[in-house]
Amino acid sequence: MSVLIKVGGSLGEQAAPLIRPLQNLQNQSRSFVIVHGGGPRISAALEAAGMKLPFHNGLRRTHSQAMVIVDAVLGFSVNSEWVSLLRANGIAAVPVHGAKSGLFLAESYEGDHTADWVEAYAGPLEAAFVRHEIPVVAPIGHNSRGQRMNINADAAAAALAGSLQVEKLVFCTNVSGIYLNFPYGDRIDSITDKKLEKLYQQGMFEGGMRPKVEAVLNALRYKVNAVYVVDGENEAAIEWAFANHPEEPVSGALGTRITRYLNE
Ligand SMILES: Nc1ncnc2c1ncn2[C@@H]1O[C@H](COP(=O)(O)OP(=O)(O)O)[C@@H](O)[C@H]1O
Ligand SMILES: CC(=O)N[C@@H](CCC(=O)OP(=O)(O)O)C(=O)O
Repeated sequence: MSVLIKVGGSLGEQAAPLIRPLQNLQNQSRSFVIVHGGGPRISAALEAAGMKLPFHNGLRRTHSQAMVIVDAVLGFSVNSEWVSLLRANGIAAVPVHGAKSGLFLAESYEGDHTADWVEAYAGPLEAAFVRHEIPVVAPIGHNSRGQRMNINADAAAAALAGSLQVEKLVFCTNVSGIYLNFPYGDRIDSITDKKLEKLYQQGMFEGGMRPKVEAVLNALRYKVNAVYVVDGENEAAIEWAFANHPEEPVSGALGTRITRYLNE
């Protein structure tokens, strides 16, 4: 498997810049999988239903009534929209509901429907790969009791990237990479997992960037070769992430590249 692309809910309707790079991957016969988020859409749907859930360490603590809404938004609305958009642009996308397909086993440490821990089993995607289809995965899991679980989409993407042993994992978000002292500092162009972990331990990352950095570090632990964080509204940055070789110098970086520290 070549690339796993995680598209953030922060991108909203601004998905057009992704299309050409994805078509190019398909034309180059490079296999890929998409995992989508949808955080802002979930927030809007919960608010419309009169619910406001707290986030702890970047994860939305989800009770059972809210889980029904999360499932409808992520597993149906947002997923169908991505599949339709990709198909309309000649990409052979197929919808994959993570829980219905048995892709993610997830558990909560607090007994709610929030995945604090997730493991991915990519086996159910095999049939799509044989048909040269592009799975578009909604990050819904199930726990050991068969209940649906709300998985942070970055965590789901990292676990699936590990299970698929992809060459690279590309996070497309609404910021052009991982920044030091955000929003005032500079973007990190290239960093090893060892250094990134140190910054994480120092409390450098907040909000949505906290689960994203955890996901980056997990993917590298699972032996994914390289992880990229780029602006999903910047076509050139997406192309850079798809084309860059992790052993090449990173001059001209258009986002953040994270690789494994190999000399420990
Ligand atoms: N150090 C940082 N570098 C970059 N972005 C950061 C950082 N710390 C916090 N952020 C915030 O994280 C956001 C991206 O995370 P998130 O909103 O969860 O995106 P997505 O929906 O794409 O997963 C950025 O828009 C930015 O506001
Ligand atoms: C547990 C948890 O926090 N789940 C996320 C799932 C969606 C998501 O992660 O979407 P983004 O990629 O847009 O952030 C949520 O409820 O918002």
